[in-house]
Amino acid sequence: MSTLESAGTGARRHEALAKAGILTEALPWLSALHGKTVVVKFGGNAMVDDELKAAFAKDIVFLRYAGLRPVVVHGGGPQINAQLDKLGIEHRFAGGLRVTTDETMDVVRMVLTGQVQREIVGLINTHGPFAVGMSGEDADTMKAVKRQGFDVDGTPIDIGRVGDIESVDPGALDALLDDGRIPVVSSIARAADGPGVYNVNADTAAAALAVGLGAEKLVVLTDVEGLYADWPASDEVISRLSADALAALLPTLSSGMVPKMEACLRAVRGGVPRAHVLDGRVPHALLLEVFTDEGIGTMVVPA
Ligand SMILES: Nc1ncnc2c1ncn2[C@@H]1O[C@H](COP(=O)(O)OP(=O)(O)O)[C@@H](O)[C@H]1O
Ligand SMILES: CC(=O)N[C@@H](CCC(=O)OP(=O)(O)O)C(=O)O
Repeated sequence: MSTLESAGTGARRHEALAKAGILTEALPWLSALHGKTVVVKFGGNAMVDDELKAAFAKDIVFLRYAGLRPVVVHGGGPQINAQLDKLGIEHRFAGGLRVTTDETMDVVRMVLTGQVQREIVGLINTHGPFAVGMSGEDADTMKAVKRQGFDVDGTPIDIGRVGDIESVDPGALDALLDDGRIPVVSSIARAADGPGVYNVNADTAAAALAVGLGAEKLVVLTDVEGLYADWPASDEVISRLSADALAALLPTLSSGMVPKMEACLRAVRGGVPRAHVLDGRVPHALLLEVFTDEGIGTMVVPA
C-alpha cells in the first residue's frame, strides 16, 4: 500500500471512529430513557427561523423513534403580539405574563391553536403521521382558576384571563402516547371557576403537564443559553442548580425568566427528576441534551 493510500485509510478510520463514538455515547441515554415521557416546551422566541423549526421537528421525531414518549407544549408570545398589532389591540406584560382581556383571550386562542400549533404539527408530520394537535382545554387536560392577588411592585393589578392550573387530567395525552402519537399542546386551560378558558403561560403549562404525566424530564427551549447568573450584566450561564438554590434566586429574576424558572422549580418539586432550559437557537439542542454527555444550558435537579 502506498503512503498516500494508508494515510487515506487512516483518515477514514478516524472519521468512522468519531462518528461511531457519537452514536455509542447515546447508548446509556437510550437505555435509561426508553419508554420515558419527555415534555418539551418550544418557546415563541425559539421559533425564529425555518431551519431551526425544521431541526426541532426532526429532533422530536428522533426521540419518538428512539423509544421515548415526547410531548410538545408550545408558546407563541411574539406571534400573539404580531397579531394583536395587526388588529390594533394594545398588549402588555406584568411579571412575564400577558395582561389578558376577553378580547385578547380570543386572539391568544386563535393564534396558539389555529396558527402556531398547526405549523408545528405540520413540520413534525413531514416525517410521518405522528403529531396530533390539541388545546390544553381539550378533554379537560388542564383546568385553571383565575390568577389572583397579582401585583407589580406592590401595586395590585387585574391581570385578566390568566389562569393558575388547578388540575391536570393526563388521560387524553397518555392515550395518544400509547398509540405512538406525539401530542402538540397549546397552553390554554378550561376554566374551573366559571365559563370560558384561561391563558396559561406555556412554561407553566409544560411544567404542570410534566408533573401530571410523571415525566422523566422537562426541557424548555428558549432564546438564551440558559439562566444567566447576573443578567443583563453578565452572560455567565448557571449550568446546574438545586431546587432550593433556584427558590432562593427566583425573587431576583425578571421578565420571561420568571415563569420559566418557576416552571422548572414546580416540575422538579412535583417529582420530575430533571428540568432543563436550553438555547433553542442552537440547531438540534434537544438531541444534544438528551443523547450526549455534554451538559448544555441550565439543569435544575431536586437537591
Ligand atoms: N437571568 C436571566 N437569564 C437569562 N435570560 C433572562 C434572565 N432574566 C431575564 N431574561 C430574559 O428572559 C428571556 C426569555 O424569556 P421569554 O422571552 O419569555 O422566552 P420564551 O418566548 O422562550 O418563553 C430572555 O430572552 C432574556 O431576555
Ligand atoms: C399568560 C401568558 O403570558 N401567556 C402566554 C402564552 C404563550 C407563551 O407563553 O408563549 P412564549 O412561550 O412564547 O412566551 C402569552 O399570552 O404570551
